Amino acid sequence: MPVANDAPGADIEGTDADAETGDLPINELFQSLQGEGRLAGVPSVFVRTSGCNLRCWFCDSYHTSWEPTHDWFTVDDVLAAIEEYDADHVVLTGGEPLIHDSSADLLERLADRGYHTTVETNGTVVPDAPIDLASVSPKLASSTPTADRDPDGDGEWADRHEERRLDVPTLAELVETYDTQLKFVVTGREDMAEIECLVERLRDATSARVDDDDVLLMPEGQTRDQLEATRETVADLALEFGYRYTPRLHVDLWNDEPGT
Ligand SMILES: C[S@@+](CC[C@H](N)C(=O)[O-])C[C@H]1O[C@@H](n2cnc3c(N)ncnc32)[C@H](O)[C@@H]1O
Ligand SMILES: Nc1nc2[nH]cc(C(=O)O)c2c(=O)[nH]1
Ligand code: SF4
Ligand SMILES: [Mg+2]
Repeated sequence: MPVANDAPGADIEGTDADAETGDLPINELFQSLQGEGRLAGVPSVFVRTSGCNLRCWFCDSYHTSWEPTHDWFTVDDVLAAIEEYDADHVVLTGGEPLIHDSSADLLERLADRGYHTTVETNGTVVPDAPIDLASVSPKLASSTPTADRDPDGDGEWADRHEERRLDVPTLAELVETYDTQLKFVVTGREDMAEIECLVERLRDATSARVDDDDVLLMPEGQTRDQLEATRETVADLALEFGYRYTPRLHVDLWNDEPGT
């Protein structure tokens, strides 16, 4: 169910209106196979909120970040839509789902109903909510929308993105609070030094374990053709560095179709 209503005037990061009303800006809600990470292949209902505090140049969910579109749903509406499907797993994603206060309410109520919840997050916000798997994707320097790779302008978001994208104490708190996978979008070998350095800084910042197989390398690519160009390099890097590789099964299966 892709939702394509423009909501002109809604706060672009989605933090104001929903805090007042308790509603969630929903971009799409659909069933698919989890395409990424430890639970790849598991049938899941995806709830995609709109609005993000970052602007990765490669964002595969353009209409939740660069040009957000959504309908406003109450948490009751979201739960009713999820219950239409026969699924045990719910994936809350975005955009950045954790910038919305109502995401915590939704996660509480999904836990009460016995769903397994995964939250796909950029790791800049710690929620006060139950999560079964925190699927944290910290953003590397190679994600910054510099003027030469800005999909929507001339690098106006680059500084803000750069300031916000990594926060080690926040990542440490996520790792301490939740079962966590760290899923890095890898554009090439140039990203590896930053990943190694960040994993070390995180290990220094927390007594919680961060094992090498909690670190997943995911090839950058929104389409099959783009993945074709990155996936083998990234698989080789996973082997070389001793980290895990994750495919993007949904892209392999359905390319960049919405609602998959
Ligand atoms: C659209 S994001 C939404 C959740 C959250 N904002 C985040 O970035 O983790 C969902 C997942 O897609 C990944 N992603 C986005 N664009 C991608 C691309 N072009 N290639 C590979 N992964 C991408 C993100 O890193 C994240 O793991
Ligand atoms: N099938 C499928 N799996 C996914 N895993 C994480 C996704 C996301 O956009 O967060 C995603 C998605 O969009 N589709
Ligand atoms: S943090 Fe996630 S939703 Fe936001 S721009 Fe980056 S990939 Fe897109
Ligand atoms: Mg996706």
